[in-house]
Amino acid sequence: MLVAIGSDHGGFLLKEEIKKLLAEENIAFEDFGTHSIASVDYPDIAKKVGEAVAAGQYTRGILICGTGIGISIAANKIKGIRAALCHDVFSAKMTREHNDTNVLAMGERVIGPGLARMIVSTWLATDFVGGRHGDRVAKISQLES
Ligand SMILES: O=C(CO)[C@H](O)[C@H](O)[C@H](O)COP(=O)(O)O
Repeated sequence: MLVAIGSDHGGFLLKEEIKKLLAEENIAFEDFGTHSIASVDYPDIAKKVGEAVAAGQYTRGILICGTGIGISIAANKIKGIRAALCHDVFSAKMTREHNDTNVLAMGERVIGPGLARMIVSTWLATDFVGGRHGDRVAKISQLES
C-alpha cells in the first residue's frame, strides 16, 4: 500500500493529522502538498494526486480541502479516478466495497480529526467485493471513453 496525500490550505491541518495516522499504521505515503496554510487552488492538488494514482504509481489517494467538495469534483475529472467524499464511516466502508474508490476526499471544515482518522482507517482497510458491483464500476469506466 502506497498512499498519495494532498490538500489545499483549507485542508492542510487535517492532512498533517492524517499523515500522523498513516505513520502510526506503518502505511507508506507521499505528501503532494500543500505545505502551509497559504492559499492555493484545490484543482492543482487534485491534479497532482489524481494523476499519480491513475498512473498506478500509488495504490490510493487522499485529498482534503475545506469541504472536500471541490477537490473531489476535480479529482473525478481525471480518467481512472473514482473519488468519494466521505464524512461518515459507513460511507467510507461502502464506497470501497461497492465503488472500488481509489481516492478518498474529506473536508477539514466539516469533520474533526477523530472521525477523519476512523474514516481513513476504514477506507484503507476495506476491500472491493466485486461481482455485480464490478459490472457497475465497469459501466462507470465506460462513461470515460
Ligand atoms: O471545497 C472547496 C472548494 O469548493 C474547499 O472548501 C476549499 O478549501 C475552499 O473553497 C477554500 O476557500 P478559501 O475561502 O479560499 O479558504
